[in-house]
Amino acid sequence: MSVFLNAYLPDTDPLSKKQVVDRGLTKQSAEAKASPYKLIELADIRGMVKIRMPFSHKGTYGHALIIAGAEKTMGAALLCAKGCVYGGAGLITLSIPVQGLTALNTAVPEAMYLERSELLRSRTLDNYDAIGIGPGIGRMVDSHTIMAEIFALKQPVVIDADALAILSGHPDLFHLLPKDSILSPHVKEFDGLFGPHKNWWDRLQTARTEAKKRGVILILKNQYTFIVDHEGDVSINQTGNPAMAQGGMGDVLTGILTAYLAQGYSAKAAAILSCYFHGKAGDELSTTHFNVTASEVAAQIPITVKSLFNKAED
Ligand SMILES: NC(=O)C1=CN([C@@H]2O[C@H](COP(=O)(O)OP(=O)(O)OC[C@H]3O[C@@H](n4cnc5c(N)ncnc54)[C@H](O)[C@@H]3O)[C@@H](O)[C@H]2O)[C@@H](O)CC1
Ligand SMILES: Nc1ncnc2c1ncn2[C@@H]1O[C@H](COP(=O)(O)OP(=O)(O)O)[C@@H](O)[C@H]1O
Repeated sequence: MSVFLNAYLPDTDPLSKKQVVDRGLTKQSAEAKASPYKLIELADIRGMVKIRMPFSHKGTYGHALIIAGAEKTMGAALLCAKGCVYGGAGLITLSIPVQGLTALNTAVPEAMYLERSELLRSRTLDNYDAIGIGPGIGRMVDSHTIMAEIFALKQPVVIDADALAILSGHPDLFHLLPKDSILSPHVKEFDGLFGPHKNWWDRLQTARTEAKKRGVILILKNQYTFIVDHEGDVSINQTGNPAMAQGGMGDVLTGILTAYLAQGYSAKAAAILSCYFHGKAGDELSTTHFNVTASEVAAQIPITVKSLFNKAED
């Protein structure tokens, strides 16, 4: 039986009711020969994860740089760093203001520290396999300058939270966003970037147009998260649940995204795997927890990934 797009949207409209959704990223139903809408399934994920190899070491899994946190939102930076550590990056450096150093060493001792002002030193940014920026950084002028320097590297970047707000206010900077970057807005951030939308169907069409035009991956976060790629194809993530509706959950996702990018996955694969595992970790925890915290979701990630290889069914 066919599934239609409206089943995954919080509101209804006549057009989404006519769009068939394919089950699986590679399978096609007879009714949907060229449907751009595809449900992510367990078999897709199993086929995408790279096994950890003998003789590999921390250098094999990439060095991720997270730029996050301000005096009053240091927690966002720590949660993002946790997402990156548990997401499996080989090395993690967290760039935060100095006030956060003791908290970092206490809460995430696996991560190294780079003082925020060091970022703009010559060639500092060249040392990383992936960069994620945004959670809790604030919307100050220095964040804008740092983003311009990062974009000049012309390497994919993960952009979330306050970094999205900065892009919204600076179309000139948005224009310089490197190809293959990953943006992970929730609905308010999405409309901040691209203008208000009257419903989710319209929002999704804007996401398809913008992802194609800019050559980036757009992750439109919600109960069902939409991962929109350069071709305008939409992969629908089904994992996740309302127990996860708590601050900091998106910060953890940003850390996981940066970890997967650092490990050498393509931007699209990093987006699909991160959203799937983030939601799946929340689903596993919600079997025993009424609500789950962002820290718990981060810590669950390696368990969730490991269990993927033990189960026959989703
Ligand atoms: N421990 C910390 O330091 C935390 C810091 N955070 C950071 O603080 C900064 C600002 O976060 P804010 O929460 O103030 O701003 P947001 O832009 O994330 O949210 C603002 C408001 O938008 C609404 N909203 C958010 N998601 C929505 C959705 N999916 N559907 C409908 N409405 C939605 C909610 O009413 C929310 O209060 C960000 O950089 C964020 O990363 C937060 O992640 C929370 C935890
Ligand atoms: N009801 C829900 N069902 C599924 N996933 C959810 C639900 N609520 C939140 N999430 C997930 O949690 C994350 C929230 O991200 P975000 O709004 O950016 O949080 P924050 O800014 O607090 O870090 C998203 O990945 C979203 O998909």
